[in-house]
Amino acid sequence: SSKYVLSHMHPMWQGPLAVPGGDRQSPIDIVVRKSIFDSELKPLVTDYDPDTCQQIWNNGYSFLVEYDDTTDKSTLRGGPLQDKFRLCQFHFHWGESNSWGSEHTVDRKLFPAELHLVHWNSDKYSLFEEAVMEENGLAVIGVFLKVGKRHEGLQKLVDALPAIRHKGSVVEFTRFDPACLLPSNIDDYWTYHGSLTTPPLTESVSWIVMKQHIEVSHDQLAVFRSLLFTSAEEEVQKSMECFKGTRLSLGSFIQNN
Ligand SMILES: CC(C)NC[C@H](O)COc1ccc(S(N)(=O)=O)cc1
Ligand SMILES: [Zn+2]
Repeated sequence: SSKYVLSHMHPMWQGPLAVPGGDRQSPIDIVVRKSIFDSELKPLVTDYDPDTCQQIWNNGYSFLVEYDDTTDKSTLRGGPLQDKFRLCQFHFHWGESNSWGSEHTVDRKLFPAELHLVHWNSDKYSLFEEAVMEENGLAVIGVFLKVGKRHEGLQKLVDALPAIRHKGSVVEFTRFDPACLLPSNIDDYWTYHGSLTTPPLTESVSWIVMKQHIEVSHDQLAVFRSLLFTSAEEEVQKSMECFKGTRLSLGSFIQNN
């Protein structure tokens, strides 16, 4: 099993952790020829309980599937990790076309989308919000998506998206096993110390990026893109804007006759 570590050996500086301009910001370009095999890395062990799946919501930037992380029922350990990490949510990043969307790149290659499974260190901390500020607080598994055959496991999720079309909407979502979204060989990965890719951008993430991608169909990805990142009331405002314009011109038409 070929496990690679990225050698970003910057001199460790004692600066504050959450400096967005810091020296371990994610995402990065994974330069394959610069990755180093590390035989010390252990097999990655995921142990997810589908019963901890709770809800799916549109946060205005992506959609998140959230898990009950009040117990150690859905966990990640092994690989580069010394502790046990609890799954709290997974989400995707995608683009408006198949030519872009992923956050990480591999030798500058972009993928149409990227899945992030977010875990926090439950051996050391008691809440995600606490772990997010700590050096070894989080572990995120990244999986690249490519357009190809339909992903049967993803379809249950795709079918739930129309119900959360607008920013801020949330619906109950249960019994979803995120392991179905992982590639067949999860021991083929690159790992490096980085940060959250969106605010608060804290440098608290052990990244584990899968070398193997998963395939989803064009239609499934099109449903991702059908999500709106404006709220329902913003939608009404926008439609009123163009209507308001019409009323003004209509008024002037009446005056001129
Ligand atoms: C600090 C807490 C309260 N809020 C943080 C907020 O949820 C953002 O969490 C996250 C979680 C994961 C990621 S990524 N794309 O790097 O996997 C980015 C932001
Ligand atoms: Zn993400």
